Amino acid sequence: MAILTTEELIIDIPGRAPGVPLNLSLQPGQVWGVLGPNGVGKTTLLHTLAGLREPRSGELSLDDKPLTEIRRKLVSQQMGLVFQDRQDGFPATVLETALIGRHPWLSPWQMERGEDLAIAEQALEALDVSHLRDRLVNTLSGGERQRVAIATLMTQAPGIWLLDEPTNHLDLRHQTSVMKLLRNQAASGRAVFLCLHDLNLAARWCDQILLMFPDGQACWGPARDMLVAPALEKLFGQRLLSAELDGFPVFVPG
Ligand SMILES: Nc1ncnc2c1ncn2[C@@H]1O[C@H](COP(=O)(O)OP(=O)(O)OP(=O)(O)O)[C@@H](O)[C@H]1O
Repeated sequence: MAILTTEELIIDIPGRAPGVPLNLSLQPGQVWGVLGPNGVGKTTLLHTLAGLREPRSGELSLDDKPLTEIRRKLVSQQMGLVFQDRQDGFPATVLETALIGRHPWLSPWQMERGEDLAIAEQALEALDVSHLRDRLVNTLSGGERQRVAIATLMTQAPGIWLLDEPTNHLDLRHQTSVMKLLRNQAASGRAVFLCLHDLNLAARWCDQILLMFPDGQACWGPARDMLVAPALEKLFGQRLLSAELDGFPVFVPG
């Protein structure tokens, strides 16, 4: 599986001072959680990693090759992104939407094959939306749409999964099953990098954490070192109470 690295990366947020350059390496098997207050640049970072936005400076590489020198089709075989906001511009069913994930693997105008259909059906099953397969996506609830978006990424089957707040709109059971699925994907050799606002989901399911501060400071490392109340209180400007449950830290507002 491919490794995505950033070298001295500064994301481009208009009017913002450069802050700390990011030197990250997304390794197979890792689940990264990106935490920071609203507007700090988490989505901008995700889009920059995906090659959808120019960085202000620094380099991005996939397996040591500059991202900009790799054909987009090859990039999309190796890296996929679940957006925070989706516009379902044209009417498509849940199954048709998931099958869009196979496009990087097909030649232009090639129809999806039986194996593509099987991959999509398996992903719909894994995200608990197979009963909705013939429904138009624009008729789904927020949580159902979120699960279809993750199923589409699963159908794409890249080595690097980028997800912008993938547990948004999900009820507790589906939050847990999505986080478990992401962990399982990492266990099978993928790298997962997600933004989220829930400290307790991050503490339970992420092994690497990137903290992004409003003044441009950033720090990253193993979750057990990053997820400590003083750092998180500074990050969010919110007093926290913490305890350990089942071997993981939990945080509640103080
Ligand atoms: N096209 C743009 N022009 C000007 N400012 C922008 C543009 N796009 C984003 N920004 C600003 O860049 C900053 C970072 O936005 P971004 O969406 O990356 O934050 P975020 O950390 O993902 O926030 P949230 O937690 O609210 O999703 C914000 O202040 C936003 O207003």
